[in-house]
Amino acid sequence: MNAISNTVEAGVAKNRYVLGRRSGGEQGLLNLGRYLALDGSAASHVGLDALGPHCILICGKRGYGKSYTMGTLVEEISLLPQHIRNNIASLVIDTMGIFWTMEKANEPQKILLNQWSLNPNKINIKLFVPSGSIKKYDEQQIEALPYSIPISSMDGYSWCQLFSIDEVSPLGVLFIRVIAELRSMHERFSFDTIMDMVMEDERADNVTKSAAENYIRNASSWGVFTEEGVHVKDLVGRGCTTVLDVSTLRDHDVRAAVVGQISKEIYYKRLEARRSEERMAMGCAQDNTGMPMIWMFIDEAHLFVPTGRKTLASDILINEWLRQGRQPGLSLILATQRPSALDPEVASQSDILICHRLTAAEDINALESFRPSYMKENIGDSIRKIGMEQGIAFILDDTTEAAHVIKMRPRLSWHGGNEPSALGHKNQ
Ligand SMILES: Nc1ncnc2c1ncn2[C@@H]1O[C@H](COP(=O)(O)OP(=O)(O)OP(=O)(O)O)[C@@H](O)[C@H]1O
Repeated sequence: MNAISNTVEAGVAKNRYVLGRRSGGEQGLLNLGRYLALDGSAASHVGLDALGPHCILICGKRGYGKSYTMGTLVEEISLLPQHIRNNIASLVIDTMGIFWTMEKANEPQKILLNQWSLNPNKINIKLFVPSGSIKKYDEQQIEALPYSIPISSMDGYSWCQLFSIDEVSPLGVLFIRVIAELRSMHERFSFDTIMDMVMEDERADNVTKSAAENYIRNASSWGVFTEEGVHVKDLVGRGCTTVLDVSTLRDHDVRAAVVGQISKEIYYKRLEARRSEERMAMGCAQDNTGMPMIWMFIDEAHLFVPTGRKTLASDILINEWLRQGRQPGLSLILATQRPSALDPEVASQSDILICHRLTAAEDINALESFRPSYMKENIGDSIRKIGMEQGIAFILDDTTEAAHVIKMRPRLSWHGGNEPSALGHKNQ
């Protein structure tokens, strides 16, 4: 860990340690929490670099702080000074429907926050939900914007994968042919148009056409694919925190399709923006309104990038975001309670591992196989040492090639992932 700066708090100068950055500067740091001293007390402050892109894997068993920590990182990005924040956008893929609560201050933990010299604070977010679910949110008086993906953005092969249809079956062949034809003729089209084309098709038999009709009806019922869709530029914006609540999509493959499409669009838009930034750095006049650097947060990551199976999100997340995201400036923060169920590439490509309590041997072994050579102790022993306290994390930082135990700071905004209590909400 690099001691690169001194902060003065209550008249006492304390070192601030910085993760994810080799040298220099106090700008653009996320306040993670405090280093845990040997006697269990909180010692020096710990910051995380937010000027450059990072791949962060957060893991831990149920109830020890994964989504809480993820929320802390989201808060910290939104609190960066304006001139830095303007170059960044955060996007939270909310699989459990728990991040909309960030719009409320964390009053329940006010005393704890005060012990950290912090105060409850709400975070401004833009909440998107699948357009088919917007009514439910309206009824619960939760302000949300409708989100959908243009039907035309997925090719026939992706639709086959989403429907779990063999590409060379009569149904698969029909879908691929019809979608390819429509995509070559129109930029946007509806499910009705696909249906019309299917019915007019002269090569498919009636049974295949009827089966296609059922699949199309089903896809339309998900309420997340529409003719026009929402442009990715309207989803994420400079300096904005966007929460996309996909918890109402019951099918995990549909969630993966949504994440896959968004990730693709962001990746290619970001490559474009990066070219403009390079030209600007060379002194050429360029438009600086392109896609900002993105921090994308995904909880339950093993559902999107599982081991031994492909989803519609796995290729783009692994090949582009994790392996090549550094150059375009894309950060990916993945959380899971089951590291053993995650594609091994995630742990090997992550430059920061934040690990809360873990006890399952297979999960510990999965992380152990990525233990870097600079770490002398094995990961299992290090995790055991952090004990049972919520919010304590063992952190491995590849940039500074060091391992640490850190007490994560309490949340400023309301954490929506608390367990319910049978005593009722007032007693939580
Ligand atoms: N840094 C922290 N400071 C104080 N309390 C914390 C901290 N981290 C976690 N907690 C407490 O632990 C509880 C559980 O954390 P969290 O909801 O993040 O669990 P989780 O690991 O995401 O579990 P799940 O897998 O069930 O979603 C929180 O509700 C909060 O009360």
